[in-house]
Amino acid sequence: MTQAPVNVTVTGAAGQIGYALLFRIASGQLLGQDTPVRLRLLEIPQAVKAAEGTALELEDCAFPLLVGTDIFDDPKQAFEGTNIALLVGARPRTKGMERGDLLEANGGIFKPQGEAINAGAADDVRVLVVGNPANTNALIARSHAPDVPAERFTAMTRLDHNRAITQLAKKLEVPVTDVKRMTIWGNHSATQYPDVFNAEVKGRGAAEAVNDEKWLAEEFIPRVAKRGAEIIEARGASSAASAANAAIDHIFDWVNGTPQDDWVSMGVPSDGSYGVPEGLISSFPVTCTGGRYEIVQGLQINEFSRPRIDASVQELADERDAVRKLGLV
Ligand SMILES: NC(=O)C1=CN([C@@H]2O[C@H](COP(=O)(O)OP(=O)(O)OC[C@H]3O[C@@H](n4cnc5c(N)ncnc54)[C@H](O)[C@@H]3O)[C@@H](O)[C@H]2O)C=CC1
Ligand SMILES: O=C([O-])CC(=O)C(=O)O
Repeated sequence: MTQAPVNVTVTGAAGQIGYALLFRIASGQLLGQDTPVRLRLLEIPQAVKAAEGTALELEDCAFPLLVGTDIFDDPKQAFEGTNIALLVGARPRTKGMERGDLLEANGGIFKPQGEAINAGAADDVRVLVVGNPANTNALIARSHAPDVPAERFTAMTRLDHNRAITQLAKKLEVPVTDVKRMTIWGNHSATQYPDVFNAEVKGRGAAEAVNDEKWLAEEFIPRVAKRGAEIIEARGASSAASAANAAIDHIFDWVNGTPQDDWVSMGVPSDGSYGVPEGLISSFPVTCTGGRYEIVQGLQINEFSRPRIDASVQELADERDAVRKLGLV
């Protein structure tokens, strides 16, 4: 161990993603094998006992990098001194709930969490929102943390990114490691746009390698965008281990950097790049160095891609307008 422990707060710690995530964080996969971690788990009061059970199991692993685990039901305490905040717990849509109801219910979670991050998190705090609707929940949290630099609030589209890499690799019958520069644009929802026109396979343009626009439009894009529903249908529960894996990938790359010849997808506050209105938390291709990310500039957006990106960005703007009306941003 070469450093002081990093405080990692995980909300929704007793949920299914939490269970798949915590052991990987504690084993060093989130930040690297040199970095000790202290876990701070946030749950609603009814689920604190279950989180305590998970903490007992964490103890039983005797992870060398895990300094300790604390459990809270109060966001103010849970985010005190936090360096990495993984906002996983959210209100799922239940029967009869309209989209507005869902946004309002999540506002009740992400507004106080944003305020708590603003009040008590460490100066270098980095936030990843996983709980859906992830982009707009991140927007809500960010708008209640005015003292934290806006770019520290991100939303997870890395699962979509990883799904797109695998579907493309399967189509071309190549290992996933041959696929580089995949991009997810827009919202983590069925409108997202996985872009292979800027992706490469063994140094060659991926769209050219596929050479099948019908497959892209009718199979690849819907398969990736609706993969969450496919998993729910097959498993009877939503993606958990793959979502936890993507959260690990997102933070690891943000902190440790992306490879020279590649980039990743992250939902980040737009700076106006590619015509995405400033401030919307939209997925972009990004490179990471020195603990910071930058949106990749100068990519060609062709006629196939433009309307698809615009549609997903429009959905983000509509969600922003809806939470604005509710007074949540
Ligand atoms: N961005 C992405 O790619 C993905 C996002 N998700 C989303 O992640 C979220 C979590 O998924 P699961 O773990 O499967 O759900 P889950 O229902 O198993 O667990 C959610 C946990 O959050 C807790 N929780 C609720 N309100 C809370 C609050 N105010 N503070 C702290 N904890 C709270 C619940 O008690 C529960 O233990 C869902 O919103 C899901 O839709 C899931 C897969 C991929
Ligand atoms: O719909 C969900 O809860 C799961 C989800 O986001 C995904 O698997 O992409």
